[in-house]
Amino acid sequence: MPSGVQQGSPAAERQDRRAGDIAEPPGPSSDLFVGLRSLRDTVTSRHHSRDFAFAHAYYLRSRVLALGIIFSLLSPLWILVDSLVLPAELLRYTLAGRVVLMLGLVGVLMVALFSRERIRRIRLCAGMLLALPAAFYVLVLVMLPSGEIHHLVGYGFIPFLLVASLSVFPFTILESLFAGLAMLGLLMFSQLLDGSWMTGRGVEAFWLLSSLLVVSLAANHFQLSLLLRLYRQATHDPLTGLFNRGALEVHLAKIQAWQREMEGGQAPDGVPCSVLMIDLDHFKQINDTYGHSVGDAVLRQLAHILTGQTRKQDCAARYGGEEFVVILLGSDGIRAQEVAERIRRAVELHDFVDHEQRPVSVTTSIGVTELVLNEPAEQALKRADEALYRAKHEGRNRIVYAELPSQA
Ligand SMILES: Nc1nc2c(ncn2[C@@H]2O[C@H](COP(=O)(O)OP(=O)(O)OP(=O)(O)O)[C@@H](O)[C@H]2O)c(=O)[nH]1
Repeated sequence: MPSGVQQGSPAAERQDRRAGDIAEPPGPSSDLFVGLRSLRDTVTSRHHSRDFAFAHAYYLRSRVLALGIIFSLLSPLWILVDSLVLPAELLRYTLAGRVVLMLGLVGVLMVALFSRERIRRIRLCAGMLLALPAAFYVLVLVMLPSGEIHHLVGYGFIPFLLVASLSVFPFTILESLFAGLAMLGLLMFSQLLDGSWMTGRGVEAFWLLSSLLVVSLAANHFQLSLLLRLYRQATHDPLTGLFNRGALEVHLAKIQAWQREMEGGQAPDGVPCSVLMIDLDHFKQINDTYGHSVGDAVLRQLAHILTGQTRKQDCAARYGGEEFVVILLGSDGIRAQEVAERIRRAVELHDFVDHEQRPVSVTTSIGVTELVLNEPAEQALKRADEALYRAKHEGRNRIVYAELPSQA
């Protein structure tokens, strides 16, 4: 049981119940709650995990590249339209702007192309993709001699095009709202210049753009919540709610890349990282004696103990049937053994019960090792697994530390 909670106390009971409920399919009555929670996740990115932020940036980047190419092609084509409809003496006002716009768009495309895992930079590229055409429009409006604005054909459509483009990106609602309000400001500015502000035509255009913005916000919400749901299904174990094996491997690769980055810089000796391989003892017997559903509840409660006993930067994953892995970032072998012992004791002391509330005795064996810099992650997992095997062999309900290759 997580530290600080008295066994048998109401708080402990609540916690156990919550553990039992983890990853239960939502009932029909909780639809509204699920909807509100998904709204919370799509309004801002504050509640997104770091791993989802990477997946999100990946999708955002693909949209930036696609829309960047479309805008870069449309922009020179528009020169043709301008040359057909604009008086020759006005062409120079738009031509220079178009060239700058095209160069800017190609620059954004290049930055996005070489920013595969840079979350902030990709967000900036997405923002620039919308800001550049808007800035071009402002520039043309400001530069054109007053009274000549009516010659611009199709330019008034730019804010509408940009607001519609918001729905292409998996932006959060706040991000899109911010961009949408900027486009409404742009429309207001153009209307003040062409004299349609507060006229029937102006109000109609304003209303249209606001409605389009609401539709784009709804599209953002559905796109992002679908992305979150698919990401969760692909990376999490449905029974325990923990990371699955595939997501663990991706996470380990990211930790190793980060460790390499830190080595010699902010952390000259490298950032330590440890691996715990955890397996329930005689779990088959629990299934056979109490039934599969009690076995499932034990697995869920073990997952709850693992998340309760580790920090936010650590990662707990279901590796296979009744085998779990915990990655302790920033913990060396000694610290990892302390955490492993805490988990072992927490499981031993936890009040697991069957359907009739009769106690079920559950213990774990844990293999502990450190992740050596530049070694393949599978090697560390294999070492932890061998230590776990030794723990089983030596009588179970214990932890065994696997020496590192250089220490052995
Ligand atoms: N209830 C439940 N059981 C599972 C699940 N996945 C695997 N198991 C069971 O876990 C048991 C694992 O049994 P064994 O590999 O023999 O291991 P054990 O009985 O724990 O024995 P030791 O590991 O040697 O202590 C099998 O009976 C599997 O059916 C699951 O999702 N739910």
